[in-house]
Amino acid sequence: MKSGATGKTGVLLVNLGTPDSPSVPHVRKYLREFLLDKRVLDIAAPSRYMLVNGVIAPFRAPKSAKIYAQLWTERGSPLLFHGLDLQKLVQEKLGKDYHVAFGMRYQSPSIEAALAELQEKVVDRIVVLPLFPQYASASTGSVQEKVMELVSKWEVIPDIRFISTFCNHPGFIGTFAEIARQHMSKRDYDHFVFSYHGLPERQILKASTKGYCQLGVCCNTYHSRNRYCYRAQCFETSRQLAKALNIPEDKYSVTFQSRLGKDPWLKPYTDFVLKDLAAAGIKSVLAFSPAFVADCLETTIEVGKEFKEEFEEAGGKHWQLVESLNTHPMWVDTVAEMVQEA
Ligand SMILES: C=CC1=C(C)c2cc3[nH]c(cc4nc(cc5[nH]c(cc1n2)c(C)c5CCC(=O)O)C(CCC(=O)O)=C4C)c(C)c3C=C
Ligand SMILES: [Fe+2]
Ligand SMILES: [Fe+2]
Repeated sequence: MKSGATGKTGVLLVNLGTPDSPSVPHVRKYLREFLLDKRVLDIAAPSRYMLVNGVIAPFRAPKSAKIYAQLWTERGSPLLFHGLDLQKLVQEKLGKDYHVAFGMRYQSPSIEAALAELQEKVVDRIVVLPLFPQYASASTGSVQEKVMELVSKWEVIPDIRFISTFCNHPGFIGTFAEIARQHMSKRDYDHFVFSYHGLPERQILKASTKGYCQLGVCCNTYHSRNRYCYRAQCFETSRQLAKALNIPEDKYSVTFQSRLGKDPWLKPYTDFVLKDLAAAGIKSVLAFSPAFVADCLETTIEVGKEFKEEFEEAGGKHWQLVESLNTHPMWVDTVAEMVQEA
């Protein structure tokens, strides 16, 4: 940020959040906080409370806890330890003119604690980087709202710069491509799947600038009018990854996973597409999860394990997840660069 100020720059890296442990009470607490966010479950407040307290907390939490138990490591949840490792490495890269803090939108460490750490270090400007490559109100928007709510109570409000999207940042694309190349050098793949976290379709329409995005061809190119359209950003990331890896258009699919509830979510759904691919004789798939920059439940378990099992049951032979960016040196450099450029 070129503000002419001379003090330290605070950097706030934020990810979504994860339970404190895979126990049912901790998973329930996490899901309640997450899904009671009006940007995530964007339905009328009484219905949201009824759904979360009456259905999700009692029924989904025990099922999710079993899945979290498969994900858990000696260092805890990957989303958390990769975030803390990234914080340390970006701090080393940026040096003493910066103070890098890490927070989670839900559960711990909180954004509040991370901001208090920056306040304590007397930073005179803050760069906020929500670790979501594609802007969505439910992820980046929610982080931004929380930061603004907390900072609005400070006596001195520093310069704040939000990095809202980096869906086609060359370093982001380049690091994913680099990790994918290691798999591609070992074998040939018949097809490539870019599977993104889904969103209810109504959230795309609500975020549409003057009705521009209508879930159609509007998202097929990426420009100023659809800069914050999650669907257009997912297509843009996929196009850039395909370009970097020389994947022809007919050899890749863009799909959406993790739908919740009965409302229509972004299509096509990954679990449907992988069955269609197997039925069409596709034997080997390299699967990317480019809505995330750290491995988590959605990448390791859903894409890396569950989709693999489903693909193989449907007749496919080889399904390989491209691991996330985590603390890849190119990614650490990219984060530092994005902060310096902000
Ligand atoms: C890419 C960013 C994310 C968006 C956008 C997003 C929207 C969104 N998510 C749910 C419901 C669930 N998501 C869950 C896990 C989860 N979601 C994200 C990111 C985004 N979510 C991450 C990084 C994770 C994994 C966290 C981890 O601990 O590893 C879950 C919990 C898992 C489960 O029970 O299946 C739910 C539920 C909604 C409803 C939504 C937007 C409308
Ligand atoms: Fe999610
Ligand atoms: Fe769009």
